[in-house]
This record gives sequence, C-alpha cells and structure tokens, in this order.
Amino acid sequence: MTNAHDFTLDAELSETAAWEDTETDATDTDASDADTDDDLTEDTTEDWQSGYADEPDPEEEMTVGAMDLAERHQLRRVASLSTELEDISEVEYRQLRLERVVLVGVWTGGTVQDAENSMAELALLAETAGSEVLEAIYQRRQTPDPATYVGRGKVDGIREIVQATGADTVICDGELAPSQLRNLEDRLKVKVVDRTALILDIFAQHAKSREGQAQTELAQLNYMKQRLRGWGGNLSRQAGGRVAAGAGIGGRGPGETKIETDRRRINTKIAKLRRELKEMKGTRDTKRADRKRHEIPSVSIAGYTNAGKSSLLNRLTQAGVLVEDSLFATLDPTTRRTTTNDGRVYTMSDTVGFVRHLPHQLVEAFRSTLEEVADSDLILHVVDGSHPDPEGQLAAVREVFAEINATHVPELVVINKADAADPMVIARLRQREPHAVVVSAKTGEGIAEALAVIEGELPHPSVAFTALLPYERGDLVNRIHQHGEITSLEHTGEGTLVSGRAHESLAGELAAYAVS
Ligand SMILES: Nc1nc2c(ncn2[C@@H]2O[C@H](COP(=O)(O)OP(=O)(O)OP(=O)(O)O)[C@@H](O)[C@H]2O)c(=O)[nH]1
Ligand SMILES: [Mg+2]
Repeated sequence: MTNAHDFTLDAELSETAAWEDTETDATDTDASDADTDDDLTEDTTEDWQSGYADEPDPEEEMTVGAMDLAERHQLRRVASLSTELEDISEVEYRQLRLERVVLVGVWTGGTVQDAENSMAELALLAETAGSEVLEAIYQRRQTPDPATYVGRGKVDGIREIVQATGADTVICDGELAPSQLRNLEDRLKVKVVDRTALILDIFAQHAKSREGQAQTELAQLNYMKQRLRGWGGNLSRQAGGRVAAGAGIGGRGPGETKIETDRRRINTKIAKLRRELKEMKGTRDTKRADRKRHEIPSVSIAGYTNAGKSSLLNRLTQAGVLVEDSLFATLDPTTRRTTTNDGRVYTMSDTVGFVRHLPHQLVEAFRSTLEEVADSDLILHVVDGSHPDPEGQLAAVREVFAEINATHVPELVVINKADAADPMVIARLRQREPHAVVVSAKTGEGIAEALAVIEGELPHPSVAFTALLPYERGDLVNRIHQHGEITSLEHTGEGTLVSGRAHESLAGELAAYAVS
C-alpha cells in the first residue's frame, strides 16, 4: 500500500469548514506589496495579510534537516510533463478549446514517486479536458494551506511561473474551498480551478446519452451551488480587472440578491434534473427486474479509468465498444448479452471508470448507474498492470465500491496489459491479490483462462432437477442450455433424459417431466 491517498479531501474539507466560519475579507490584499524573491526551493516566512498573522503556518513546523534530501525541494518542477505545442496551423488552433495551464499540487505524504504519479495523472486529466500543460509544480507540506492551498510564500513563485509561461489557468490537485480559489485568483491574476472542476468538465465534454448528460449536469450544479460566493466574487474581478475599493466581495447589497436568485435558479434546475433522472432510472429498473426474473447472471466490469475495461469487454464479448487512450472515454454503460462455453446466457457491462478522489458530486449523480455494479453477480475489477501505481488504483476503486455499497459482490481482479507490464509487478500483484487473473486485452493472452474463471463464478441456478423430456419439447432443452446448467444429458427411446440445475420458474415447468 502506498500513501498516495493521504492527500485526502476530508482533511481539506474539515479545515475548510473551520476556515469558512472565520472568513474575513482577507482577499483584498494588494499583490504588489507581496513581492519576495522566493526561489521556489526554500520556504520563507513572509509578510502576509495581518488577518493571517496569528494563524500558525504548518509549513513552519518542518525543518529542512529533518527531511530526506529528496524531500528538501519543497516546490519542484515535474520536468517531463509539459506538452510541446505542436506545429498546427492557425485555423486548427483556433478550433481547439485550448487552455494553457500550470498544474499545482501539494504533496502531503508518501514517496516522491507518489507525488509525481499524482501530478502525472493531473496532467493527463488536464490534457483530456483539452488543455495544454505548460508546467507542473508541487510543494511538500503537511497539509494544504487553508487560505491559499500551497504555502503562502509559494504563491508569488507560482505567479512568476504563470507570467513567464503565459498560462491562462492554474489547476490545483485537490478539491479547494471557495475561499482558497478566490485567494489564489486574486494573487495569481488568472483563473484557478481545482481537480474536481476539471473532472466535471471532462465528464461534461464526454457524456453522450441523455442520462449521462443529466447526471453530469446535476453534479456540476451541485458543485457550483456550493461555490456561488467564490465564483461570483471572482468573475466580477476578472471581468473588470481591479475592483474599486469597497465594491468587491464585501459589497453585499446587489451581489447578495444576485447570489440568491442564482441559487434559486440552480435549485430549480437540480430538482428538475432529479425528476428526469428518476424517470430514466425507472426504465432501467424495469429492465433489471426482467433480467432478475429470468435469473440471468450479470457481470460488471469496473476499474480505474484507462485500465482497459472497454477493451476487455470487446475481447470477452466482441462488443465493439469505443476504446481510447484517454481518461473517461466511457461514460455511458454498455451491456452485452453473452454465453458461456456451454451455452448459458449472462450479461457483461462496461462502466464509467473510477479515479482517485472521484468527486463526490459525481458519485452521487451517477449513483443509479453505479448501482448496477452493486447489483451484479460478479465484478471484474480491471487494473492496469503497466501503471506506475496499480496498488493505488486498486485501493481507489475499492473506496468507490464501498461508497456505492458494492463490497458484498464477489470480485475477480483482472490484471490487464500483461503485454506491457513488468513481470515483477505482475508477480507482486498476484501475491497481493490471490484471486486474480492476468490478461492482455490487446494480445488476447490469458483471455480464455479468464473466461473459464468467470464462468465458474457465475451464480448457480437454485433448483436441482432430473427430467425426461419428450422429443417434441426441444424448446425446454434449449432453455435449459441457455438458462440452466446441465450435468448430464442422454438421448433415450422415450426422450431426452437431462439432469442439472435450473432457476425456479424453469424448474417449475420441468417438474411435469420429473423422474427420480
Ligand atoms: N498494451 C496494452 N494496452 C491496452 C490493453 N488493454 C487496453 N489497452 C489500451 O489502454 C487504453 C485504454 O483502454 P480502454 O479499453 O479505453 O480503457 P477503459 O478502462 O475503458 O478506459 P475509460 O473508459 O476511459 O475509463 C487504450 O489505449 C487501449 O488500447 C492491453 O492489454 N495492453
Ligand atoms: Mg472505457
């Protein structure tokens, strides 16, 4: 287990709550007085708004001597992460919705590798959303700063980077409080978004089905609703540049009214979306009930985003689902009917990928989709064996399983991308996850074995039977093939003598032909 997840939202949120209560107009600082020649590698105690003076900065608790050499650089560049601006024609360029971004992370625990993995993932997310990553930096701190996320002394350093690179957006690797976003925007003078907003944006770009779009919109509205004050303040500042004294966030009157109307509009929209989603859920529930009545076993493919879930579904069922080297390529679940080697029918579904700290709003909004995972008979938990931190991915996915009450469903770990993975890592994963199969959805390696394990784990029909079926009841024999299990089958003078297991309603029909 790594500590990659120690950078928890919980910690941030509880701090945030405390901070929100005492929030003052700390944002009206004049940025020009905050110039320090902080070289980004060492911390300086700096002059900051007097409002913050009695807030102990947790950064100060750390002494350089106590840290490993590797950890000494508190704010470091992730060298390999900038994407080159490719040689594209001006026309094409204008069509792209490119934002030029600087990524900023706070690294609170785990190894340097964990921190770099987290930043690499943020970069992939940013690129998936259509941004160009110019620079990625992170800072070592015990906890994110409640006011500015990174240490207050680092904000100026980031501003220099923003100016030098010409970035128009800063993306922070966490879920930030409205006040943190506002404070940062005030000092950095560019748009600041957090990881949650980024993921919501990707979902909004990718959702295709009506349900997927409604779910995403619901998640976005819930996110926005909590941040109305923050965004409102920021937007007016951004629009008008510098805000005249007294007319900023503190200027209650009209602003407050506007926020109230916005909140009401959002609430109305949320209620409408919830109603629509409920109707769509109704249709799906009917389908599911149908499947249940026929006791058709269902298998869900779940796992970290980009692990190869859709590729695996394609391999296992020839489904022809979109496969893409991109995060969150699949947002709309696909269910395929398929059969076991001996002809038994079952379904296999592809689902939306999970990610570390999947925004809570999304889990809530996608709950009805995710319920299908909780309701299935077997989960294929796909993990990318070639990823730098597959254990971290397994843990992150299991956190979501817990959140959607899916922990009771039997789980088969499918270690994918065996063709690209380090055999040592595969051995390590096998050791850790004894109930696992190793496959490559790309080459087909291990697929037959995986299918055999899957078939063996499907639930068995509940009723044992032995029946002598006259030859004109070939339809019943077919149905036993599709929905039951046959242990022996013999053609006799009077008909087909079959024994095996069937679900209740089929067993009821067979009862008329029962032999003991
Ligand atoms: N080398 C290798 N690449 C694979 C394998 N399986 C999938 N991939 C690649 O991994 C990338 C992601 O595959 P998908 O099947 O789209 O992954 P997914 O889990 O459905 O991803 P999302 O829907 O985005 O969450 C694609 O570029 C695939 O070609 C494999 O076994 N080996
Ligand atoms: Mg997919």
